Amino acid sequence: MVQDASPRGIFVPLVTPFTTDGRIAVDALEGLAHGVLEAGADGLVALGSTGEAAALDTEEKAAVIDVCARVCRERHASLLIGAGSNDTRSSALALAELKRWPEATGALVAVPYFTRPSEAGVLAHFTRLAATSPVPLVIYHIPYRTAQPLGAATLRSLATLSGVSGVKYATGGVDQPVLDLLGDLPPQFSVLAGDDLFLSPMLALGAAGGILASAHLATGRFTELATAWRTGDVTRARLLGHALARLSAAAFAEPNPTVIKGVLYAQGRIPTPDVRLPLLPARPASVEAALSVLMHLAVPEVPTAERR
Ligand SMILES: O=C(O)C1=N[C@H](C(=O)O)C[C@H](O)C1
Repeated sequence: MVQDASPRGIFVPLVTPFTTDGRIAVDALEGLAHGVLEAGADGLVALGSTGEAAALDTEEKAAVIDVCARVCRERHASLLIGAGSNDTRSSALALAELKRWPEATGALVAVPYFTRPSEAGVLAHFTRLAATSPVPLVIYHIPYRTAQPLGAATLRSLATLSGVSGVKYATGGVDQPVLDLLGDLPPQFSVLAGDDLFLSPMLALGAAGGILASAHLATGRFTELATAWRTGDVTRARLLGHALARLSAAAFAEPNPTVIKGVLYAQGRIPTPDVRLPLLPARPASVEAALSVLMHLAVPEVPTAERR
């Protein structure tokens, strides 16, 4: 089994395209997977929230992972697989299943939602999962979806657990706990930006990359942004960061992944823009607005002498 020490770079959490009769459009999924990796993405996420994992049955989930695993194997790319729930015992069983895919470099596991355990309970949950998971865990911290805040001390305890390789950080901004973590990163641990809009500031502060639905679009620009911050090309990074933030804002004008599916459909990359209930398709105006931002995504070259 491939096991990254810690995930780095730009990961695209693939949408799940559907056919006109509501089945998974496997060929389109495979095309998307190849396309974003070809365009420079470092890895894929199968079964993220962007992939509408909550609306897929067990067989469909396996089909999605099969496609992503095959493409990642062929292209030597990293593969994170979304797994787990708000119950520790069934999350451990779901993680154990990932043995079936030796291509998996990690599992993306959300902080237990809805139950609202104490922070100590969250730590106990991940301690148990990390002890038995066949792959390293990337903790998905998204309190506006889970209703479970985590303070700096708990985050640090989670980051130092053996078997935890990173956090997808999506708290809706750059806050004190993530500054604390990035200011003194535990070894073999990555912070990945999970809010598309805050990718650039997070990279500037030392995030190792991001898991970003909007990187389906202009994928190469997202990887360019990560490279620019990593290599200290600050002027270029700022320009790219602002341009891509405009794209992300347009892509998230309605619940994810509805606008992105609308854009991918308009680009002819998926056979329908369909999403499963309770999601509703994005309004045409939102899709057109995102297409327009994408079309005008001009990032001027800055002469070397003017770079600061
Ligand atoms: O599926 C994911 O992983 C992502 N989900 C977030 C969300 O839907 O809130 C957005 C992020 O870009 C990636």
